[in-house]
Amino acid sequence: MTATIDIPRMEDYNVFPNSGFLPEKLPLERLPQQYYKPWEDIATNLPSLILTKRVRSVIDKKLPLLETSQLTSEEEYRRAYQVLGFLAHAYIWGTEEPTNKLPPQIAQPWVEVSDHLRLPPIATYAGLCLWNFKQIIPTEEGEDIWDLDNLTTINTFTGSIDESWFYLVSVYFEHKGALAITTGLQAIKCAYNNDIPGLVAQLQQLAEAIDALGSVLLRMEEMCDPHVFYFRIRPYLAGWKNMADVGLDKDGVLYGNESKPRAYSGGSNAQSSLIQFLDILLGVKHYSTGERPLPFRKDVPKTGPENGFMNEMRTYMPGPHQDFLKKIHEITNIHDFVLQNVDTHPELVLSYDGCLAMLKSFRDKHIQIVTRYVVLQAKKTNNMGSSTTLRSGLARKKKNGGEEKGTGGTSLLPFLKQCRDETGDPAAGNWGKRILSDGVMRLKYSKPNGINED
Ligand code: HEM
Ligand SMILES: N[C@@H](CC(=O)c1ccccc1NC=O)C(=O)O
Repeated sequence: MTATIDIPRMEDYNVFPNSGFLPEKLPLERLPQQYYKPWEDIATNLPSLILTKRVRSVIDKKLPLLETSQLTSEEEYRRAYQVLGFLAHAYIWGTEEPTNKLPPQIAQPWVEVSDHLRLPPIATYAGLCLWNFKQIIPTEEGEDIWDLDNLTTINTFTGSIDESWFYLVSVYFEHKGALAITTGLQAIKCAYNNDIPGLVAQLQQLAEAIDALGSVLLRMEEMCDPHVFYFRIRPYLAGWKNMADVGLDKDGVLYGNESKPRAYSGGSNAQSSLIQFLDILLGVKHYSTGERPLPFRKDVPKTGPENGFMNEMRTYMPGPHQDFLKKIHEITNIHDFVLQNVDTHPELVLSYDGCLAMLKSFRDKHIQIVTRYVVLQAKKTNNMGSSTTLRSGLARKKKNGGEEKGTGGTSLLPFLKQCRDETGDPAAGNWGKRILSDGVMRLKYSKPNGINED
């Protein structure tokens, strides 16, 4: 196959060779205008205001309604979005009883900055992780700003090291992911140029880059304690969709003077563009939970309804990153190219399948983390009587024995396990060209146990 292809310039989509989906420069730590001091002051003091259970009353009584017209750059819009996200989630979840109404001082400017950034007005992965880090000691001109040991977070709800670490692991992950993006783009180019040795080399490098992401994930345990995470941090990350179990109105939250409530999912790493980039690049498809088609089973349909949650989470990514994923979806050719060469180039099959194996192993490690940080902690709530621990939001005992949910609102383990299993499905090692009974050469799928089907 030789076809011309315009590999997108990643910078046009706010994606960078050194930092991937993180911004190219350090995010703004504070809005410079004196006018926005009331937002910044509350954000800075958020942990103390939450601890003393005054956050809601201070916002109600002291926070003026500010215009967004004084914001002058993308960096300032991002900072405003992020600050208001911290304020809003502290306001809703920051006391024992959640409230169903956001005051206009938060709601109005938040909706405006969110519209500008093409993000929903909720604390997303972008506000909590991508734009929420700063240097501990400022580097001199010319020094590397990406020394990860020199980074910390700008804002947290709790002021804890565990919470900072929780977000920073994702910052490290996105930074490491930059190599996977540049390599993935090169791989697409090689496939268009019919350059098989080049493609094999890129896929081998990509498999290593994905493997490195799995190691980053496991660093969560170094500084983020599962109990602190589940009982102290996670309650603030929840959104207001499907949260009736934990005390919110089933229709969500009223934003200021609007007449209809809004329901959004909370912050989740499912909103990271990096893993979705890898899925799209390699041709991994996700289906609704419980509806995964199995290519080797005659009795099961070969396609199924796409996973609505994964698609919806794309709308929780910054606008230019959504556009980038859409573009990659349009141009990616790797899976088809590998299948076309399946019988003649075993090294190609091996390198492509290696990438899938690494991505699957990443999802396996993730399930281990989720088991330790959510599933096992949730079991403890049943044994806890009333205690002084703040138990609002997702750390509450569920009404009517409701099931444990992800901050994105998914039924977490079935969803995550299916995502993991689907990652192996496009593996090329299962495919080969066969002559069928009608004499036509077709691609056939053979499950390792010998069940064949075209
Ligand atoms: C204590 C740490 C973590 C917990 C408890 C956790 C939990 C979850 C849960 C429950 C979901 C399902 C979606 C939802 O309802 O929110 C999810 C999705 C996801 N998480 Fe995590 N997560 C953690 C850390 C991470 C980290 C550090 C990464 C990446 C470095 C990550 C990557 C993902 C991805 C990519 C998804 C989307 C599903 C998929 O593509 O397989 N998670 N996570
Ligand atoms: N979905 C996770 C939360 C999560 O993964 C997350 C939420 C906000 C910001 C970053 C996240 N992941 C980071 O490591 C949960 O259900 O606890």
